[in-house]
Amino acid sequence: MFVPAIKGQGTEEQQKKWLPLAYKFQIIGCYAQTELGHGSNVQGLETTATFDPMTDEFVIHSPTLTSSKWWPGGLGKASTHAVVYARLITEGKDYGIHGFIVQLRSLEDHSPLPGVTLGDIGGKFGSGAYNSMDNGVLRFDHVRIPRDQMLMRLSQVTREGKYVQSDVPKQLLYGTMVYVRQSIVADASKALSRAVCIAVRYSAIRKQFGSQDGGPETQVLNYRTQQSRLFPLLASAYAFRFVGDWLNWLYTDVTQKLEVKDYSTLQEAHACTAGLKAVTTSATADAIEECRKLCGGHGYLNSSGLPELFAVYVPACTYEGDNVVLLLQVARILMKTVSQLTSGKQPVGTMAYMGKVQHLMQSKCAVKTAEDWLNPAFIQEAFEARALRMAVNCAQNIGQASNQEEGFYERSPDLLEAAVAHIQLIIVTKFIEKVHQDIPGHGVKEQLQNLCNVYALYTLHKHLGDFLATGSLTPKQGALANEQLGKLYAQVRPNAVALVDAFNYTDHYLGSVLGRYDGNVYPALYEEAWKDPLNETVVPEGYHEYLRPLLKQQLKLSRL
Ligand SMILES: CCCCC/C=C\C/C=C\C/C=C\CCCCC(=O)SCCNC(=O)CCNC(=O)[C@H](O)C(C)(C)COP(=O)(O)OP(=O)(O)OC[C@H]1O[C@@H](n2cnc3c(N)ncnc32)[C@H](O)[C@@H]1OP(=O)(O)O
Ligand SMILES: Cc1cc2nc3c(=O)[nH]c(=O)nc-3n(C[C@H](O)[C@H](O)[C@H](O)COP(=O)(O)OP(=O)(O)OC[C@H]3O[C@@H](n4cnc5c(N)ncnc54)[C@H](O)[C@@H]3O)c2cc1C
Repeated sequence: MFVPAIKGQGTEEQQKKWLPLAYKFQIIGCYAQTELGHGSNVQGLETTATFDPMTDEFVIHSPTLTSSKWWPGGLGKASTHAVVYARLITEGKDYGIHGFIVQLRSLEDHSPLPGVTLGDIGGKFGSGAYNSMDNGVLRFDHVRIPRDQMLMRLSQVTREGKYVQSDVPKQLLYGTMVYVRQSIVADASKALSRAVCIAVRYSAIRKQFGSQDGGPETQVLNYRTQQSRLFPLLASAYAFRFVGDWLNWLYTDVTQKLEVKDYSTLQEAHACTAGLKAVTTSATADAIEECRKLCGGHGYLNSSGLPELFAVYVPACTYEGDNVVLLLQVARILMKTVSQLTSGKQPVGTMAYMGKVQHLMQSKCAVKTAEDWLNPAFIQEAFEARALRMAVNCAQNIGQASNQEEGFYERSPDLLEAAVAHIQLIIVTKFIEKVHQDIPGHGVKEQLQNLCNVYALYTLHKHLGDFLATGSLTPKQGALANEQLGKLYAQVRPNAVALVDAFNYTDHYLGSVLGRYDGNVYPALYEEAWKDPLNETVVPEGYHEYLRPLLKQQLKLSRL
């Protein structure tokens, strides 16, 4: 994040100076924004950067305990430099949060520079690999840096100390977070596909109950409950891959527009990166835990690969923006868009469907049979009507409040659900668009169509209350969707293993005895057990000190 921050907020000159050093690992940088007292609320950060015109320097200082930088990855032990976000103060005025390049450690002996106190913040969730990341704490005691180490692409301070705001939206200060959020969506798809690969392969070899007259037991993958829990997760892995590809295109397109000072899609980029990051990471974190449960007891073994994957993955719901805070950002943009509908301003991009407000507010879903739910047009319209009606309902309720802001906070739980509905519409839309493309491979398109319908109808089934409460569907149509879902599971079943093999993960990368490509699980589980250090001695350490005396004492007592 050190690199994208300099690319996005540094001048050409600053990029020329600092990026080669970072690329060649002559310096190691981190992104030091979050503090002990503030993470979500960036504008509440307390670290100060006060310009000293006498020496043409900024004085970086941590005025309070809560201003200590806290969490930045790489900060504790590895980084020599940081992009530090601090309150810029010049001529006695506070101009809010800006980025500054600050050296933290000597390039000679890696010792902290004068005025810099830093270290690791301690162990994190479980024994997961995230403990290999030195998330750190950092405090400044009046550390001086040259004025040219303020990142000056978005705003400048002159030699005399005058603050100059460039003619660019101040939100570009948040550009690095937008970049990482869009990459986190692709990351969600990777993590989810790993968990699903393990769970599907293991469900295919695990047999439990159901044997007739001594014949083989039933593969658990054949149980409808296993399929109804597992196949929506398989479909989600594909859905997040395709929406992540599209989001990367959107991000690239916005970045190119920024180069020519076209800021027209900045809001769309913010809403989509924030919302998709929130929805895909929440779903993926829940799905990895579900995959553990789908593997029964063996899923709880570290050798299954699932506990580690879960422990390392779950902070994604928090870092790069707490998911609720990000969804409320989406909700704000939805409310703004709804308020503009009466002005005749046509919504664009992923909000364009809101322009069909007349139709969508009164449309009646035309589904009459279960098979009708295989028609993408019916799915698309149902999701559009649900999302729009939830947004309009929220806007109407907020409108009844005496104060817009008060109304927004009062209705924030409903706004959260409206934001999720909008983001799920985007995911469904991009999946439908993907399967409409020419897709190579015999039968591949049909399989992806099945998964697209599984993702859409499962999501509809899980959120049926929204569809019914907004009148977007009737209970009968909801029941038909669920009926069709069951038929789709039967179609996915024969290809389920092939659909996870298609992720093409090596056994090494998967790191799971349950997810082995050859399915040879039981010998692998048994072999793995003996690697446990506890098994290095047949009689456990502590027997003579603790167990033996206890057993002997009990034996004596029993003879009395
Ligand atoms: C090499 C790079 C890495 C690659 C990564 C690869 C894979 C990824 C995998 C794992 C990642 C690895 C490790 C994890 C790293 C984690 C790092 C971090 O966590 S860094 C810190 C992250 N912190 C946050 O995300 C903070 C969240 N808070 C905020 O973003 C803001 O505080 C806010 C919630 C957005 C509120 O900001 P503010 O109070 O300034 O603004 P508002 O008043 O709400 O809105 C004003 C206005 O601005 C618009 N807006 C807000 N944000 C943006 C934006 N980002 N872009 C564009 N526009 C934005 C907002 O819509 C309002 O607009 P308007 O209504 O029109 O005025
Ligand atoms: C593994 C990991 C790595 C990280 N790496 C970095 C890094 O490299 N650099 C960096 O700068 N930071 C980093 N962070 C910090 C991370 O970005 C913040 O923790 C994150 O942005 C959440 O902010 P917070 O901790 O202040 O949460 P808080 O906002 O305090 O969240 C607490 C609760 O308050 C709720 N809440 C907050 N505001 C509102 C609101 N307005 N309305 C409703 N509810 C609200 C939240 O939903 C949540 O339930 C990392 C964090 C983790 C866990």
